[in-house]
Amino acid sequence: MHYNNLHILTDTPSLANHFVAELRDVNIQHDSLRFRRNLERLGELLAYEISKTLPYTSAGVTTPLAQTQTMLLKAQPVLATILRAGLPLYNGMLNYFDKAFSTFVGAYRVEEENTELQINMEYLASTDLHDKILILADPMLATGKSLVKAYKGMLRHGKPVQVHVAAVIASPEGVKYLQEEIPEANIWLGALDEHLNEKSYIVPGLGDAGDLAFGPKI
Ligand SMILES: O=P(O)(O)OC[C@H]1O[C@H](OP(=O)(O)OP(=O)(O)O)[C@H](O)[C@@H]1O
Ligand SMILES: O=c1cc[nH]c(=O)[nH]1
Repeated sequence: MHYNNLHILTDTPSLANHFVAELRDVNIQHDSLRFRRNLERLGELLAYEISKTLPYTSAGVTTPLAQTQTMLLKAQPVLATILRAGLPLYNGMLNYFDKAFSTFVGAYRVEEENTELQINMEYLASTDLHDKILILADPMLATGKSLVKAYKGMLRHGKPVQVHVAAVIASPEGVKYLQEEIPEANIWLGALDEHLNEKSYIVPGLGDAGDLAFGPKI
């Protein structure tokens, strides 16, 4: 399948493959500190990859020895994430885009037998998004419904000039839905997996990212 505007870290050999493999591995993923840190490390790598495509301007720097020129971001992006599982990935992005303002969305999937998956969105706190470069980070892009609902809610706070979606693991179904609903989005992934199962979990995936990072929800 061919997608536009899609970048996948694990398509080339790099340390990103180690971090994604540790997130997936049943013998490692239950170490929740390591799980969160691997999400954070992938947030850092994805932020760095996105940073290569942003607009820069030339600026002077004074060292103790001389003046020199460098390239600095023209404008800070806004970082947005979806609670809970988005937090460690967002943190990694904020480590790199350390002057960015943030937007938070509280949303969760309601999984009930024999009914279509619903997304409950109960919280949205946003900075001004008008004309901003928006980076929306969520580790799992499964059906894509959480991301699309969160993005549409955010539009009440202004229309971004550029949109990037960053996820650690995505399904082809989620990428397709995202591209239909937010065709302007540039999509940055750790890995693109095979399919969704009957409970809308990504296969092979890693299981439930929120539970692995923060404990089972009751
Ligand atoms: O693409 P979708 O089908 O919408 O699924 C993806 C969503 O599922 C996970 O959150 P979840 O609803 O499990 O909530 P949690 O982070 O609070 O555990 C994940 O962090 C995404 O937000
Ligand atoms: O596979 C999936 C799908 C949604 N949320 C997760 O945490 N994992």
